[in-house]
Amino acid sequence: NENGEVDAAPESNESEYLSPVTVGGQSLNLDFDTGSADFWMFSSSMPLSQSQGHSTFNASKSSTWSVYKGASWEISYGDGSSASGTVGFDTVDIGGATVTSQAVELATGVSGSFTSDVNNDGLVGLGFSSINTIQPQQQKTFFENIMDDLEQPVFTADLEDNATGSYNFGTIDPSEYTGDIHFTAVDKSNGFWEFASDTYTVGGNKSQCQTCSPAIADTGTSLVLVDDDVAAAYYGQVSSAVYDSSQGGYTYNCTESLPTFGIAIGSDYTATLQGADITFAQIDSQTCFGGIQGNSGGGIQIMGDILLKQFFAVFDGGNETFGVAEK
Ligand SMILES: O=C(Cc1ccccc1)Nn1cnc2ccccc21
Repeated sequence: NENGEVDAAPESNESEYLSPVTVGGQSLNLDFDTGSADFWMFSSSMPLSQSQGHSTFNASKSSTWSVYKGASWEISYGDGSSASGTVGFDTVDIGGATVTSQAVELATGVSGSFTSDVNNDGLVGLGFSSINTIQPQQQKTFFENIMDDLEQPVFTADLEDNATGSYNFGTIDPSEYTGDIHFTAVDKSNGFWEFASDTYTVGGNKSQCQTCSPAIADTGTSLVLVDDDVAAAYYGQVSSAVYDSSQGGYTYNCTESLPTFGIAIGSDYTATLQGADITFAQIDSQTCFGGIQGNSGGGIQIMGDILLKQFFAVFDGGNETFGVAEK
């Protein structure tokens, strides 16, 4: 089988987790992203002003590279960032799991937030290829390409708080979690690992959300973005909390102890965050920015790293389910 395991190292402010990937013999640090389906890298064919500080992939130095003639890609993410470029095929090795002809997208242009995030050399999209942006023909993700060669058609994410975690392809390592894995059915029709999430708890009190948008498990998003009424209900229980439009979200006094927050993972499990694990950043001597924020009516709830790093997450491409376990 083709199983593979790689580290997931948290960036300085835990805004993302980076893993070593070898493409055509060249190694780069990429952000594994279950919220998108494009595999792209900074490349030697970018203006230096944009690739400064990054490792770049140089196709002319790969003996296994082949160009996808006439193909292109262009992606924009929910936070407004974007990237675009050209396409080819090469051998991709992630912790020993190898795909010999993976569609690999070379950036010829990226938006400022990618340029300034110097530790991040690109993304490995682990969503579903129905949202891959390659034209004229969408291409499969690394996981879709390797799934049938794995011992089990799964990958797992063990993201850690201020420590290196791991991604595993092909096995569910029992040493990485405790108790049961609570699975729920995934609806892949929007290209995401999407599931129903109709209830939440604040300080242990259960409520039904009014809009109850479906949720996605998104390792590429730092925060937990919930329906706006849910965010308002949570921060309504935090006495110093205000919505600060200049910061783009709810802030509060860092000394305040926060209530727990639970969110339904399907219909029979609630993933609960402790108050101490909810702050995302300190923005000045007294003020903190919450890791739970509203989705501005976006119509999906995004379970990002703030939540995922407190659990062991299983993405099952065989059963099309998503599961979490305590650890
Ligand atoms: O796009 C999103 C979701 C999002 C974030 C912030 C506001 C609204 C929606 N995350 N994401 C998933 N992969 C990403 C890659 C780069 C940037 C953001 C990325």
